[in-house]
Amino acid sequence: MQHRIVKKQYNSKLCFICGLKNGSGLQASFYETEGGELIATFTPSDEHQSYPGRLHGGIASAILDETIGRAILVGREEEIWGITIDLSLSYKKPIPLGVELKVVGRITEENSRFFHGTGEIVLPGGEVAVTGKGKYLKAPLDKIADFDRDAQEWAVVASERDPEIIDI
Ligand SMILES: CCCCC/C=C\C/C=C\C/C=C\C/C=C\CCCC(=O)SCCNC(=O)CCNC(=O)[C@H](O)C(C)(C)COP(=O)(O)OP(=O)(O)OC[C@H]1O[C@@H](n2cnc3c(N)ncnc32)[C@H](O)[C@@H]1OP(=O)(O)O
Repeated sequence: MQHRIVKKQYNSKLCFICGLKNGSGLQASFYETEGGELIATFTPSDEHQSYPGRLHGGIASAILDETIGRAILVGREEEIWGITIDLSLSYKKPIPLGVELKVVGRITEENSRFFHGTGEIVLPGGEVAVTGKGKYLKAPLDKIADFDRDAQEWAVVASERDPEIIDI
């Protein structure tokens, strides 16, 4: 299925998932789709392995967590920040290293205090490797941490590799 990209989301400096200056992290990109979902792209490297050649399950969990947590921002002008309070996963296929993976997330339920969402990590051939669902408490950013947007380099960083369409 083809997903038309309508917006790229922000990256940060040091977040393990989206920090562009975290050399140990995934340096993932996040793209909002016309259909109201969020797609992350990343390429895991040898540092992210569990058994040789296979992505660590905790790292698969982390990318799914952030993709679902960021899906609340899709198509909105206002910022809503989520704190993960419940996350469960089902690991269906091993995930290889050194190839680009796609993670899809969407919001399934929302009220004034919480949101729920689901997501999946998709292998290059289209098979679903991991599925997840999470519950998040909404919180203002200044209640979560002391964020200085400039110091955290919180910005949309355009790349010539940004896609107009993602085929999954
Ligand atoms: C602008 C610059 C930004 C720079 C950013 C840089 C990097 C960031 C990158 C990306 C960010 C973008 C989006 C990312 C989104 C998500 C990604 C990952 C997020 C995380 O990586 S985040 C870390 C892991 N996460 C925690 O570190 C939480 C630890 N925890 C706590 O901090 C407390 O637990 C707290 C504060 C959550 C609540 O505590 P509290 O005392 O305020 O309130 P209380 O306990 O009363 O719970 C209130 C209501 O939540 C219900 N509730 C609580 N826990 C529950 C559970 N486990 N399951 C089901 N329901 C639960 C209760 O049942 C009650 O509900 P009710 O009132 O209806 O009964």
